[in-house]
Formats: sequence, C-alpha cells, structure tokens
Amino acid sequence: MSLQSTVAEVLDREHVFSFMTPQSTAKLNVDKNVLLYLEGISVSFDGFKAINDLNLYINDGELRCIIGPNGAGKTTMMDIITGKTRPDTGAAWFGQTINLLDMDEPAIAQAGIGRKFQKPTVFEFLTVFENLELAMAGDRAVLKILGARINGEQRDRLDEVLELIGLKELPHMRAGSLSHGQKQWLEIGMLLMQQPRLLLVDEPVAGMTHQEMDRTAELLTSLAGKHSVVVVEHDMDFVRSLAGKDRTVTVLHQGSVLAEGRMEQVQNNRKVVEVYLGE
Ligand SMILES: Nc1ncnc2c1ncn2[C@@H]1O[C@H](COP(=O)(O)OP(=O)(O)OP(=O)(O)O)[C@@H](O)[C@H]1O
Repeated sequence: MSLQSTVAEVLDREHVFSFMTPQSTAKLNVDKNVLLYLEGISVSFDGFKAINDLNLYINDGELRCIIGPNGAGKTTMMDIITGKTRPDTGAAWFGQTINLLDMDEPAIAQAGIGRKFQKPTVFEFLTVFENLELAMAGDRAVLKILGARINGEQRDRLDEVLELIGLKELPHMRAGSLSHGQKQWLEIGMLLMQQPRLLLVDEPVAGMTHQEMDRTAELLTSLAGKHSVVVVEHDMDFVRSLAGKDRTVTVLHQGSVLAEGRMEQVQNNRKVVEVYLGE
C-alpha cells in the first residue's frame, strides 16, 4: 500500500485520532471523583425516543459494563458521549468543567474520550508498531508521523502499550496477518497511545475465541484505575468476568437505566430477567 493510500485510509476512518484535531483548552476536573455525567438526556429519531431521560455517572478509574436488549439505546448513548449524536435535552459533562454538548467529535476525542467500535479498524498494510506509531498523540501531520523518528519517551510509551496488549513479540507483524482478537487488542492499543481518560468499548469480544475473551477481560480490567472504561457487551459470561463481585453493571432498557448494581443484584432483578436475561 502506498503512503498516499495509507493517508487516504487514515482520513476515512470512523476514528477521530487526536493528531487530527485542534488542541482543547478546557481542563479536566474530577474533584468529585466522577468522570462522566449524563443527566436527563433524551433523543428522538422521527418521534421515537431512543434515549429517554437517561442519567448515568461514571467514576474516575471505574470499569463499567453496560448491558441491555437490542434497541435499548446503548449505541446511541455512546454516540451522544462522543458527539456523533446531539441529544434533544439534557446535560453531558466530562469532569465538572467540560461540557460535551458544546463540543464536536474531534474536540471530544482531544479532551480524552476514545471509542473502540465493534469491528476492528486497524491499518492492515502497516505493522503493529506502525499502527501504534500512527495513533500516537500529538499535533504532527500524518505524513510526518509515518516518516519521523520517535523520541525516547514515545518509544517507552509504545513499548508499554505493546506489552499491555500482548503484542510485544509481534511489533513487525503486518496488522492484516493478526488474528481477530489480536486486531481488537491492537486497536485498543491505538486508542491507548492517545492516553484517553475515558475509553468506550463496543462489544469487544464478538467473534473471539474463549482464550481471546479471557485475555481481553484481563486487558480491560488492567486499564481500570488509570482510565475509566465503559464496555457495552451482550456476552454475559464476559460481563460476569469483567464485573467480578464488586463492579457496577448498568442495564439499559428503552433508553433509560432499568437497573444498576453489582452483577449478582442485576442478575436477580426481576425486571432485568423479564426484559433481558430471560430472553
Ligand atoms: N439514526 C437513527 N434513526 C432512527 N432510529 C434510530 C437511529 N439510531 C438509533 N435508532 C433507533 O433507536 C433505538 C436504539 O438504538 P441503539 O442502536 O442505540 O440500541 P442498542 O442498545 O445499541 O442496540 P443493539 O444492542 O442492537 O446494538 C433503536 O430502536 C434504533 O432503531
């Protein structure tokens, strides 16, 4: 693949890489330990309320699983957080000072919100290393990044991410030759290169082997603390392994929170069993 077509591919991604975006000036403030506030959010499509007075709070460093039946509004909620969809009413704050509803998609990505879509969208013709290099935060132009030497600090970050995503033995492998699971991890690594404070992950284990699922659960739980991670997932075994005994799970239904609590509480909630788990 030529450099020109790689650049064209980069510019055509669903991703909003921070190196493509203007610098944001607002400072993140998490004094109250809450990283994301969604309050009274509603959005309708052609008169149908996809999100209906939704309230959701994600703590700083928390790993939260969001579950719910098809059409519950999970994707629309992610679209609102990332600026892809504008709500009709409500408020969305990143920390206490950054009003997400005043910002467009690139500005939200720049402020520290990364999103991983369900399908892996790595650059197949580049190596693992080059994919990570390309995704590195900074305001350099794409062409410069591909040809430039990285400094020591950037190299350390890249090595750290390679280790985290379990690809440190394969830096020179073409991304197109990786397994499905490895591609998903590489894409998570690409998001991590931008050092997001909040990572939104949509159905990460669809199509993965059991072994890959276990590894993905380890990866996502290892990110919690330094990052807040919101995972939308249908696979209940995977949700159970992510949530463990203590983490909070949110159940969405008809655009609002139907139940929220520890996995055990949610699983035994009569309403949740009726609309979702009993399916
Ligand atoms: N752009 C749109 N125009 C019209 N209707 C939409 C649009 N986006 C979403 N919807 C509708 O809003 C509802 C919520 O959809 P959404 O994709 O957010 O649900 P979901 O919980 O992510 O579902 P799934 O688990 O199937 O991915 C659905 O009924 C969907 O058809």
